[in-house]
Amino acid sequence: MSDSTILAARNLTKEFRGFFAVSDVDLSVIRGSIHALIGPNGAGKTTCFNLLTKFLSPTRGTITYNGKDITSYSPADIARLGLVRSFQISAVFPNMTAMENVRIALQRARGDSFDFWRSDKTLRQYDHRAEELLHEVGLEQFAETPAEELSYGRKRALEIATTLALDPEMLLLDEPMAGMTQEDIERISSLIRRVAKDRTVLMVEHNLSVVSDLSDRITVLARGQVLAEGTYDEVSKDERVVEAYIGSGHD
Ligand SMILES: Nc1ncnc2c1ncn2[C@@H]1O[C@H](COP(=O)(O)OP(=O)(O)OP(=O)(O)O)[C@@H](O)[C@H]1O
Repeated sequence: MSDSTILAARNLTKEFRGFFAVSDVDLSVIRGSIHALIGPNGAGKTTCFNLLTKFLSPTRGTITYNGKDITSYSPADIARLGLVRSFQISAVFPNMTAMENVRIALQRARGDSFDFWRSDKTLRQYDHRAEELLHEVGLEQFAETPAEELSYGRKRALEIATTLALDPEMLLLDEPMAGMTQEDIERISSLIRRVAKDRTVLMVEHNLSVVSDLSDRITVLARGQVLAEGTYDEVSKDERVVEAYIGSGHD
């Protein structure tokens, strides 16, 4: 493994009662890149993502992060190493403002989550960083807006801000464009590009135009195996990839 590899999987396999959802997958993510995991429905993307984020344990195979074997680590262990999965929108507190949500995420990241009800002063110390994070995701004008009043795209931006509060070196995004309008897609795309400037991003994404627009490298899965890997141009010209998508009836 070269120094430029930040996350690597070797022979990653997940068997569910005799069915191999992911089978001998090798994957290398280059530091500083945006890497997409794509493939037709049922290809094993979510399973692979859950293995890499440690939400599932592999049947066999290894995962290394910055050269360290993290195969047996928990999601919390890898988050401490800087490998952070972006949580779903439900992780955002709807009644709290955007600012309060980011402050609480910062507070949790520092590990002092239990007195946050009581101490206003404790929360205030995170204000400056919270403002920076809201600015980074383009939500500075919405600081005082309750999360539930934000558009779907802006909720996703807020959710990314709460993930950035953990100061990730590498961000794992699960279908960041799911359920988005075209306007939201453009906003979240430029947000991902911005946050990826000094971080590595791995994402599972169905929207191929987003994948082609954002990704430096793409791994195509089909039937639990790696079918192709390369730039969008390379993989989209690969006949096996075209066939796998057509065969699956993917639109
Ligand atoms: N917990 C499980 N138990 C049994 N089979 C599973 C389980 N999780 C996933 N599978 C099977 O593994 C295969 C791959 O599923 P997975 O969700 O990883 O694919 P995917 O590429 O993310 O698909 P989609 O694009 O439809 O979300 C599917 O056939 C699925 O039914």
